[in-house]
Amino acid sequence: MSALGPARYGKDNVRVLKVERDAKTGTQTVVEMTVCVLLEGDIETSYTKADNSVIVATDSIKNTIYITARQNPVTPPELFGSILGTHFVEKYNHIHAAHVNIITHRWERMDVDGKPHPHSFIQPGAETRDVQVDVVEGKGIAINSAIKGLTVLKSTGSQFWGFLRDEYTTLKETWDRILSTDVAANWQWRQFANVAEVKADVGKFNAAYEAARKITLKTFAEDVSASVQATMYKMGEQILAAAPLLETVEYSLPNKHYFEIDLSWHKGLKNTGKDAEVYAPQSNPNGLIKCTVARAGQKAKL
Ligand SMILES: O=c1[nH]c(=O)c2[nH]c(=O)[nH]c2[nH]1
Repeated sequence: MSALGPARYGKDNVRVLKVERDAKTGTQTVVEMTVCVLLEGDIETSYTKADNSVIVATDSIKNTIYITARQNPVTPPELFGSILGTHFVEKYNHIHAAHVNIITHRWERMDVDGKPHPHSFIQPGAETRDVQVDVVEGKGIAINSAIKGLTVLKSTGSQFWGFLRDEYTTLKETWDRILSTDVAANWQWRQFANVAEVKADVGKFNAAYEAARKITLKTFAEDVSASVQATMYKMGEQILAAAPLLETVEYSLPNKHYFEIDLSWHKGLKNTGKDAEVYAPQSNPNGLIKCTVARAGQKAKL
C-alpha cells in the first residue's frame, strides 16, 4: 500500500512582457517576467483516483497569469505575486495554497545622444530580481525577495590569510587577490495577513531591493575583504538595519578563483605577487560560501 505525500502542481516558465504607456509623456516602460505558479489543496484524488474534476488545468493557470498581469500592476513583483496567489486561493474552495515564483529580467532604458530614450531598452546581463510568494489559506502571505546573477569582480582589496593550516593545506596566504562572485542574495519579509497588508507596505519592496543592491555593491567595492565570509556578513547586517520589516537576509556566493600564473620559467618573466598582471580565470572548482543573517535574539533557521 502507498499513500500520497506532499503534492503540488501548476505552470512553470510562463514568460510575460508588460508594456506600460504613459500617455502624457509618451514614455513607455517594459517589465519582463518568468512566472511559476504551483497549487496545493484537496487535489489528492487527481493523483490517486484519476479524478480530474479537482484539477484547475495548468493551461488555465497560465491564462490567469496573463489576465492578472493585464488587470493589475506587475511591479513591485511582491505585490503582483500576492495578488496572483491570493486569486487562486479565493477563487477555488478546494485550493488552499498558491506558490508563486517570479523572475524579473532587467531591461534598462537606452541612452541615445545622452538622453533617456522613451521606448528602447538594453538588457545589461543575466542579473534578475526574483520573488517567491507563498499564499496559504488561514496563514497569510510569506514573501521572499532576491537578487540573482549579479556578477562582480574587484582586482584588489581582498585578502585571505590566517586560515587553518595542516597536512591538507597547500594554499598560500595572500594580502592581495582578485575577488569575484555571482551574487545571490535573498531577504525574508515578516508575514503579511493578506493583500491589503502587502499594499499598505507597497513602497517598501522596491526600497529594500534598491538598498540591498546598493549595499551589496558598495560593500563589495569598499570593504578590504578578509574573506568572502566576513564581507557577506557585513552586507547582511546593513540590509537588516536598512529595512525593518525584514527578518533575515541570506547570501550564497561562489568564490570564482583567478589564479596567478608563474611565468618565471620564461626568461625570468615576473608575474606573481606584486608583479602579477596576467591571471588564469578558473571555471571550476569554485568555493561556495553561504550564510543567513538574522536579528540578534532571533537565530535564523538553517
Ligand atoms: O574568502 C575565502 N573564504 C574561504 O573559505 C576560502 N577557502 C579558500 O581556499 N579560499 C577562500 N577564500
